Amino acid sequence: MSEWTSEWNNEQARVARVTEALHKRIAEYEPAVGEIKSEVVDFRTHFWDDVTVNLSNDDDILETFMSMKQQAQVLSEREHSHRHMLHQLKRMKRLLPSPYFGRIDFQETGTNAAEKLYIGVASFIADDGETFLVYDWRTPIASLYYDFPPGPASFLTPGGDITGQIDLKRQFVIRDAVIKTMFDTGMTIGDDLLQEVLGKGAGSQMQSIVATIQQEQNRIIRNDSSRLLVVQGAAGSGKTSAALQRAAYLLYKHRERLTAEQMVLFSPNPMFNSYVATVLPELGEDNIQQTTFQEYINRRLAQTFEVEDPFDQIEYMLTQHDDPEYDARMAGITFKASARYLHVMRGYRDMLLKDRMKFRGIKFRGRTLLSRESILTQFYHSQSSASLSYRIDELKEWIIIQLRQLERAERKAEWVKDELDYLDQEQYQDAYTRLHKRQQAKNPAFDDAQQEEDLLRQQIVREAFRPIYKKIKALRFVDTKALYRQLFEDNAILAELLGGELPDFWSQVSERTTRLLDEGQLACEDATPYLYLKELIEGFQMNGNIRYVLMDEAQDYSAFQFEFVKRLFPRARMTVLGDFNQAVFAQASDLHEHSGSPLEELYGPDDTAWLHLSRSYRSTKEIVDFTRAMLADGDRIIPFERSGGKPVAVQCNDSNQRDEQLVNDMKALLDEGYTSIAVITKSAAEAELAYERLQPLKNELAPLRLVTKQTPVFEHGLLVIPAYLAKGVEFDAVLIYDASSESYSHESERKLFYTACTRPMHRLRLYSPGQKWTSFMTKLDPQLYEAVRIN
Ligand SMILES: Nc1ncnc2c1ncn2[C@@H]1O[C@H](COP(=O)(O)OP(=O)(O)OP(=O)(O)O)[C@@H](O)[C@H]1O
Repeated sequence: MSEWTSEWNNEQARVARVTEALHKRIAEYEPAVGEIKSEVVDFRTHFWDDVTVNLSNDDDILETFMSMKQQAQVLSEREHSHRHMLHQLKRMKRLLPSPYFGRIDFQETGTNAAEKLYIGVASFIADDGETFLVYDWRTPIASLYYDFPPGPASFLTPGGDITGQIDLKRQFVIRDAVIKTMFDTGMTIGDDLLQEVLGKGAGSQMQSIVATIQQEQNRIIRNDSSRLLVVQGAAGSGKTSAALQRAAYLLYKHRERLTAEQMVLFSPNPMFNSYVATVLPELGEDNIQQTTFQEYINRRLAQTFEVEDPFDQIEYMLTQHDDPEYDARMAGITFKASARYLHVMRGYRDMLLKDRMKFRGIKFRGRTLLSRESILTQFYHSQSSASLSYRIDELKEWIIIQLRQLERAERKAEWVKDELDYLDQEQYQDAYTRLHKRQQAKNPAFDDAQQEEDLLRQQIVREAFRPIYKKIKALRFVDTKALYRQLFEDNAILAELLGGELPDFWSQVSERTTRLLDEGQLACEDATPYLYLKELIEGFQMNGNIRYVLMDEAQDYSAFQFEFVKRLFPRARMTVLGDFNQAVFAQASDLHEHSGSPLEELYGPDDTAWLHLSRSYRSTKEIVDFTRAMLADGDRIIPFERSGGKPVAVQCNDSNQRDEQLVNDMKALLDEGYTSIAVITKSAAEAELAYERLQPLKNELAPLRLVTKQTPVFEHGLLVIPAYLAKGVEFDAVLIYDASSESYSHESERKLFYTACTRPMHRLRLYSPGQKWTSFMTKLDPQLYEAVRIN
């Protein structure tokens, strides 16, 4: 028997021992968990049996209270141990099919033997209570596995650095307690396993990368020192994967005080949420909260405005180049997303402290109770140096006092008398009884008709004023819309705040903005600035419960949005991950480190860490070579050495031929065993058209689905999807529906085209329906793709 075979047998025997130990422990736990559960149920049912309820005197009340408290404590302890055991049980069951994926033999400096450490998705300790049969991948010692090849190594513990030597590094693939693959590696993480993982098909759900986390990814996952962590990483470099592993790591590291509900992930769209939803449960953690920025905007503003979403905005950008307002709108979007505009907004707030506030008068039954002028005079009456929101709050109190007086005076009004007369019998009787009861309790001799009428009047006016108080409390007397409008109406304000020149196309930008506001609409680029202004004035809404915020696809957030998220979660640490080369929305932010970056301004340079991911894992080397050549800084991207065919550029005579060819290619890809195939279009309009054209052709193929901004769940299969919705997700094969210069002719669309071409894992095919190829391709070295002409 060769040495390797004997090693393999030894390892297999260990897997069998650990599996048996797991089975044994599970067999012990299962009845115990069941027992505690029935104890808890029993305890709840008989909770009161052991509580002596006696409320006769103070001592008895105290005793009753103590006995209840004791019972509650016992119940809570049992519930806690039930939860804990259940959790353990689940972990052991998860370990069963594959108890670990790695081994390192580590000899700590100063000791004379190496310890064998086996790494898996959870820890498992032997019956002696101290020997780790498996170490959780998140334990400090397990970081050795990800960070070092064999040789000198160290890891950080709360007590300081521990140094030593890794003698052996071994990787396994274990399925159903049988070792399928096993190899020793001289590298950090052997590429063989990565080859195997990446060679498989794209699923409809993202997978955890726990067994093959790369060193540069591990730095992101375990960074817990900075308030803001910014990750700029190439397409397919594992940003989303690292973000989710990081969430699992933090949940483990801070398990005593951090729960999944205290973490939130901002995703680009709801479909993406479903795509990543299984990773944390696969790692044995509860899912963290997931949301989109738009969801928040809608919750706050949809009652006041018809708010445009980013998808409609991008549709405009991609399809309306002929609109005479196009250039002005694009200039407006860029300005409104800039740090410059953020500073304008803050300056505007300071300006409003002295001048130019806008209020709404308070009306009642068509009459003005408090005019906007009187509110304005009151507001500027005090020269307080307090914040704007504090002064608004003071003003609110003042308004309420005024209203109370006006309310009192209103009781004598003629309409109140009319209301009294129109009270129907039942209402009258009801009011009468209630008032009578109340009054008699205070004054047993109460029966005076005048007093009765006064009280009824009081009641009627109070009811009529109730909605006004409600609006005042909601600060509806502040005219935020007029304030936002004023910035675009009065050029002197912006000129003063910018200290000079107005932005490009300003007259068109301001005309468009005011027009839409007057029509009750809010353009996407105005939504966050508008909300920011509202909060600068009224005070910020905050969620202090959230401790970690993760923002994926972060290149598409504006300076405003980052600032906003920071304010919204004042106690949170932020992780921001993105790729500037995939910035498809106009408000994009650069995530590279540079001084003066709005991201650096968020928490300051000392509290901001910048990390880079340069190796790209998703696509074959041929696809990465093709895509990175489209970028100015493409040579910074390092493809993972996995081979496949070159991208194929298919030139057709016309659209009909293109559609036929595309359907034939889909069939061929399905025959090759690929199951996740996406036809990527430039816009939603084009996706709809493609879907209509392809649908009748594809007959015996699997169903073809059209993905729209409303699609809630990501499913694999055959899809037609606009490029900006394919952001963040991946497919086995991608077919670019129209890669001609007719479709992609503007430099501003380069990043969108790049994003679309970086979605496949294995195959990329591009089509032209009889036109010239887009210049994004013609400028590339023709060796990077295979050109095919259909006749
Ligand atoms: N260390 C790793 N081990 C195994 N697979 C990995 C690893 N890192 C990344 N991958 C795989 O590479 C693919 C891309 O990863 P992911 O989607 O996280 O990248 P991304 O940087 O967010 O991409 P993009 O910006 O293009 O959306 C996924 O299939 C992921 O499973």
